Amino acid sequence: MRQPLIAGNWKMNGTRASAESLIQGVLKGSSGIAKTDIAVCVPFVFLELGQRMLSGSPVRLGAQNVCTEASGAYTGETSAGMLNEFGCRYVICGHSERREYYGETDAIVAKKLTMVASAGMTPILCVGETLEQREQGFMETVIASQIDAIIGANGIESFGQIEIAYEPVWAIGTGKTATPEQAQDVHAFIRARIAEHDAAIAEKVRVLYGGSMKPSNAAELLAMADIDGGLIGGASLVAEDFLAICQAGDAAA
Ligand SMILES: O=C[C@H](O)COP(=O)(O)O
Repeated sequence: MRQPLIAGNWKMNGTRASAESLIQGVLKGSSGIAKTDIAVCVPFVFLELGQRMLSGSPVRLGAQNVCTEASGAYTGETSAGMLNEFGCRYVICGHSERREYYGETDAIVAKKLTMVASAGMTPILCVGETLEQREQGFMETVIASQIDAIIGANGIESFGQIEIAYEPVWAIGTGKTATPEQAQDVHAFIRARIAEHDAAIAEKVRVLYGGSMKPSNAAELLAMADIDGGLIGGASLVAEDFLAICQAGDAAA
């Protein structure tokens, strides 16, 4: 049994004041969560706040992106070493919004995973298909190629140090959620793909679901055998909703 992980991805939302009150709210409710790992992946500018407020608590801090390089003349970028220094435990890599709006390829994502892992943090590798790809019957091809690219570049052992998030692009921020069965099928497919290389790693790796997960659908998604948690966008911006999803994680654990 894999311990669930519920990670909030705040994306580019919030003000200093709202970030502070959201962290406070999550902290307050987190004492009631016993069997689920909890993380909040905040915008870079709120990392210092997160580090200070979350220190000594069970809620872990995460970032949403990282540079492919360790240091140097890369204007506007943030290195894995910097994120580590600010207390990050997790870094989201290859989110579909980064792939779509900032041209992140599998090769770039593979480099980011390496940087994060070598700095001692845990990458959350996002994979997922668009609606068009699903409707044309390419869902498995797309997911397999995203997973295979990382195995090819970083080796199967790298999956021993990462979390995976399956995020169907058509379900992100749309209110349209994959059914528990649709999500379970893809999660099982991802695990099987990894198992072709290493059964022990496949058994251990956590595969989170992301895409309009909310209090009303979290329990049924998290009840599925291969769904080990969630990467939560919109619902992570409201402490009560995020905590309700964490409670569903506890119930499923
Ligand atoms: O990283 C989180 C996902 O993109 C899901 O976002 P959402 O929960 O707003 O659909």
